[in-house]
Amino acid sequence: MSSLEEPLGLGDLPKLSINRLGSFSQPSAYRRAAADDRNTRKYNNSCNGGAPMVFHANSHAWHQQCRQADSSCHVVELRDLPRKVMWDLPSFVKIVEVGPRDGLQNEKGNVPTSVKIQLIHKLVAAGLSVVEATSFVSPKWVPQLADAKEVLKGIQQMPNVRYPVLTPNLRGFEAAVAAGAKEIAVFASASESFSKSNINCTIEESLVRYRDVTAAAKKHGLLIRGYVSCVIGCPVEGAIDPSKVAYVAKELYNMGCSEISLGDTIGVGTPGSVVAMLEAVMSFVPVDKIAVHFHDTYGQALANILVSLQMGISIVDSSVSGLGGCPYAKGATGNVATEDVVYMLHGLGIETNVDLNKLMEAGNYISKHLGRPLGSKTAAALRKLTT
Ligand SMILES: CC(C)(COP(=O)([O-])OP(=O)([O-])OC[C@H]1O[C@@H](n2cnc3c(N)ncnc32)[C@H](O)[C@@H]1OP(=O)([O-])[O-])[C@@H](O)C(=O)NCCC(=O)NCCSC(=O)C[C@@](C)(O)CC(=O)[O-]
Repeated sequence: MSSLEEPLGLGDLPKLSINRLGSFSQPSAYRRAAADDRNTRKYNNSCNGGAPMVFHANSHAWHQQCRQADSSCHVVELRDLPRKVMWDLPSFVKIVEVGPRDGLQNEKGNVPTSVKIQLIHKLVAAGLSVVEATSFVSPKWVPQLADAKEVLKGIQQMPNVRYPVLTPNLRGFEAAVAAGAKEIAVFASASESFSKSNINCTIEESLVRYRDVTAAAKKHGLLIRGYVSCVIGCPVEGAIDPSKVAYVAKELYNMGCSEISLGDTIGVGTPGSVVAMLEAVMSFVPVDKIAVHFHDTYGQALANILVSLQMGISIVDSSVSGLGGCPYAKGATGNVATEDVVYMLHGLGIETNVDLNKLMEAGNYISKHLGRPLGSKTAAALRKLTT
């Protein structure tokens, strides 16, 4: 990707007239500043309503206007403005790519094992250091992932890359270890109804089961990820009390999960409900052990991620091309698209180590295979620009 197609950073902000602030919604009002101030890039773009922008040749006329305005009006340092709004954002966010598992578990058509393996390789090549590979669950419940063993054995595991797999019970755990898993994930729920429909047991029963699984994982020296689903709402029970989420998160953390991923399974959260839920969980689980996992059913995922970052979270789950949904959560749509998350984070000057161009190649690859349009707005927009 050429530099003109990268999101503008705060280092790109010019000195502009304060008089222009009122009409500051025109994306092309920026030009690159000579100095690349890494420190201030961290807070960039928020003065454009938070929307990252694509900077391209058409913006030339606007730049000319801005330059003229600079010379005639009172000049302010715009770079100070975002800092007042976007405080305390992390400088690096670890993205946990869940497309090959959460994304493909809901597909109606059969995705060949070789395509799954190729997708995982492409995601790792894009710089993602955690790619959830598959699930060792009952093939009667999730036939889409019945080839878990073949997928895990088929991928070329790279050093410094994690490939967690879901294990609902000891049987799944043993199968995962036999196939070469070095990290497993257990998945509980904050909703009793969802727990029953997803794993056929109560929350308490699931925690008993997961104590056995996590004990076995620790014996094998495996890393353990813990999920809590329905952290904001449940398709059956409606709103979920944050204290229930905090309870399940605490139990998973205490049994040895090194990362607790909080899943808004049906995507009903908005920043207000997310803050309340995170506040409750953070009373029991250290903030650096918490990941957020948003489905984008109501288009709230990026806003929810941003508010999570503001609360100190620095681990974000997402799915390439917005693949996903849960077969046992009616109404759940795809996860937030990894491309959109990366675009927003880079726009904020936050490092991810992910190459957006290569990531889009992976998104293209799987979307083509599934015969559907790109599920990421960023990928769709950049594609229009470059074709
Ligand atoms: C937990 C069970 C197994 C209980 O299922 P069950 O029917 O209560 O258990 P069972 O012990 O009676 O087993 C039923 C059959 O499955 C077999 N079986 C049993 N276990 C395994 C296994 N590990 N691997 C392979 N086969 C297995 C078992 O041997 C038996 O086979 P049969 O004797 O009838 O031929 C089942 O409910 C299940 O597999 N559920 C998984 C459902 C699932 O994967 N859902 C999607 C996860 S997404 C999610 O949770 C949300 C998340 C994480 O993405 C975050 C978010 O978005 O919020």
